[in-house]
Amino acid sequence: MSVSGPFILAIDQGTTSTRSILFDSRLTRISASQREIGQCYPRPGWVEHDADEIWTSTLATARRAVAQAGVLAADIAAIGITNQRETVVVWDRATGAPIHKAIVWQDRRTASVCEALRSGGHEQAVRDATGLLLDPYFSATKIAWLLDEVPGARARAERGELAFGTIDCFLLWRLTGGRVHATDATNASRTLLFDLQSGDWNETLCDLFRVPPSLLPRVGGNAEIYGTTDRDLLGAAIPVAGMAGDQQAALFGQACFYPGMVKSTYGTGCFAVMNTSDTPLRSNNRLLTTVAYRLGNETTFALEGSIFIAGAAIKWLRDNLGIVDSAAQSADLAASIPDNDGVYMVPAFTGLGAPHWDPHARAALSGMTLGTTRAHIARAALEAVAYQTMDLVAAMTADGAPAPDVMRVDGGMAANDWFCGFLADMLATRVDRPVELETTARGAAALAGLGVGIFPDLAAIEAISNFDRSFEPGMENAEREANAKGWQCALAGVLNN
Ligand SMILES: Nc1ncnc2c1ncn2[C@@H]1O[C@H](COP(=O)(O)OP(=O)(O)O)[C@@H](O)[C@H]1O
Ligand SMILES: O=P(O)(O)OC[C@H](O)CO
Repeated sequence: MSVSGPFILAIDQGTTSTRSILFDSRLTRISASQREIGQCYPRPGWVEHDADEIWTSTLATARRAVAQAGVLAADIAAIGITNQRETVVVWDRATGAPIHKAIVWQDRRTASVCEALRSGGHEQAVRDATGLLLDPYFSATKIAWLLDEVPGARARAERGELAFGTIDCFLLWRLTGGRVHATDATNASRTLLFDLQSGDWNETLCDLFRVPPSLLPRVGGNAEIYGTTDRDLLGAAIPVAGMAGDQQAALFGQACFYPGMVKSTYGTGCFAVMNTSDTPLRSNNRLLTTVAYRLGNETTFALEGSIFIAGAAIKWLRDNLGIVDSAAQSADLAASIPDNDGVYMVPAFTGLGAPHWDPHARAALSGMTLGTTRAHIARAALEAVAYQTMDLVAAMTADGAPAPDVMRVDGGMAANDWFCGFLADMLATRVDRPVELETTARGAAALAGLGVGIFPDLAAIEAISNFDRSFEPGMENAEREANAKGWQCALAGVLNN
């Protein structure tokens, strides 16, 4: 079948890999290329990436996706960038060279700085301004660490010689040959330096976190032309017309355009994000208030719950325990037993994220007997991801958000039918799965298409959303309640607070 343009190239730079996916103007995938990136763990709790490798993997996958499709670069109307969020790169404005490895969102090296700020009574003011918590997950304390620890960096920053960016911003800089230093509002809203009300950087926060404003990029919207790529890179000067953090891009790719619509993405971790309209909904239950998307001068906000381990628990079953040959096999094992027989896993392998935020919690398997088999363990791992999603949705509704009538799922683990069915049962809510599980890339392509006018409005994007399957809840209330009770007991066993 021959395909015709215009095309949109989505670059999805994630924690473990870089993907480039070419879409047509109906957001159907034409070609894709993926490359793993190296993970560097220099000390316990530290996680780094090589920013130059991130760049070369981006260029290589973009070129391969275009070549595979056999299309002309000139027929690519726009590029959309989406990325692992919070990860920090600081580079020299003159040479474009990073001054250090990128410090990844998972990195906990600044935990003591966050604790000191909390003890100093700063948490409420930070929360009010940014919608976030004082946690090393976010960018600001990582930037300060680089300025303090890389010799000469703070003085160079004060002289205006250095630039900071999250991965979107760094890739934009490289794609435009160092001509554009900008980020978008969703990525900015994850730094602890961005003020949700003013929609721009906040100088008081820059002072508190000791980040000189001269480092910071311009903050733009999610669908606008930021610049064009250097002609030599991909064979044409292509506008970069969409940028968004990966979870916000997935929300957009799932067409969650109305208040109360919610998606959860199941990759390495799980991120549930609910559209909460044009007013930020402040959480009393340790969820994050964040920018969903900014289109022109209009900002839509979201409530987000982040779970650090989802598909990673299944990967652990495969790689560390060897009890499944493939992630997909977990579904057959789970279905092979009638119930969990009281076996629960709390996958707190890297502490617990929302709504607990307990960095010291450790993973546990509980309730085992001599009758426990690998099927129970596999089932416990899948169930745990559904229970955690249930806790996030409960926190959202406790914050005043409407109880969702549908949960839209995506990411690698959403391919698991047994998991999707169990999730519907535990949420007592229909679960919809789209045809394109890479909704992050789809969202970036949709934003870029909006940025160059391929899509006149959100309705045009909504009209081409395709769902593969719906999962209806079927579990009796008593069974749901017994499962939830068993989970709460298992959870209580690992929490420290
Ligand atoms: N059929 C499946 N059942 C359960 N988990 C799965 C399945 N397929 C993939 N996964 C899990 O999903 C994750 C990969 O999803 P992906 O969206 O590519 O993640 P990421 O973008 O975070 O790297 C892996 O952790 C893998 O264990
Ligand atoms: O790269 P992912 O898909 O694991 O997503 C990472 C998140 O953006 C971190 O906040």
